[in-house]
Amino acid sequence: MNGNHWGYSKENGPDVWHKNYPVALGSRQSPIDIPRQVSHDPSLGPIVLDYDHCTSINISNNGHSVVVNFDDTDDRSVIHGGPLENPYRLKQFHFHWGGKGCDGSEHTVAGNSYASELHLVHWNAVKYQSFDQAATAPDGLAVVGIFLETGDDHRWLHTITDAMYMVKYKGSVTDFKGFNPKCLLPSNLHFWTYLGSLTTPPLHESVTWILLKEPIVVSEKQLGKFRLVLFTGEEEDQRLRMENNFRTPQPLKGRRIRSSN
Ligand SMILES: CCCCCCc1ccc(S(N)(=O)=O)cc1
Ligand SMILES: [Zn+2]
Repeated sequence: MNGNHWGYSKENGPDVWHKNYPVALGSRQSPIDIPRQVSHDPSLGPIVLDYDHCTSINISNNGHSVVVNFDDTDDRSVIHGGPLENPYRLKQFHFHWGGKGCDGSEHTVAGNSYASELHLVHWNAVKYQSFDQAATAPDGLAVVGIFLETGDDHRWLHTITDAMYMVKYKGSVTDFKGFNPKCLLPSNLHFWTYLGSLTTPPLHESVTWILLKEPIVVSEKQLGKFRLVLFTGEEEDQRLRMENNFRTPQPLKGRRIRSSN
């Protein structure tokens, strides 16, 4: 793997990330498989997502995923409650997905994968001065994971899939203001939570994971638009379709997973 050009292919993918990122073999890596039986913790309050004054800025292709970035200079979009001791500020959300007809979620539930997984990435702005600083702290980040399963069209996802052709190439960015990710939440916010890591390099062990139990439903057609996006830049001769950009479940290593109601 030359430089730190990590990716999802055989020569630069998850199986060799440990060469440049040894924490890949650490004790709190993500994603994980959620077993059928998880201990229920009645002391876990509900997770609260206060996204009302939404502050999306743009949508971009970073060569690994499609990312919607938010203005995180104040507490307009935060999550609190659940396992969290502070409010965490929304920084970005992005997706992981499979190839045609094969699943692409990162976390699995009793060994089962979903078609895709949405990650809403937040950072602890009470304790840390910046996202980058929080990203290296054990209580620095909180990521809400939402599973996507295929079925009917999702009435709001089209605003994102329609913007995908604008970010076809790695390094492309386009305006994407006024999008409130609250429209991507399932009706029920019951969750599993555990201490883990970023699922891509640098794989920092800084994430409190909050995985919603109820998937949202999107259509095959909408998912197909994800696959119009490329891993590669406009100037590259090799055009690599962005798909299967997921890491597989990692060893639990004795960690406890808790379930809300
Ligand atoms: C010091 C810079 C760190 C950038 C970390 C960027 C990043 C955010 C979220 C995720 S994910 N898939 O665990 O939600 C992976 C990577
Ligand atoms: Zn992710």
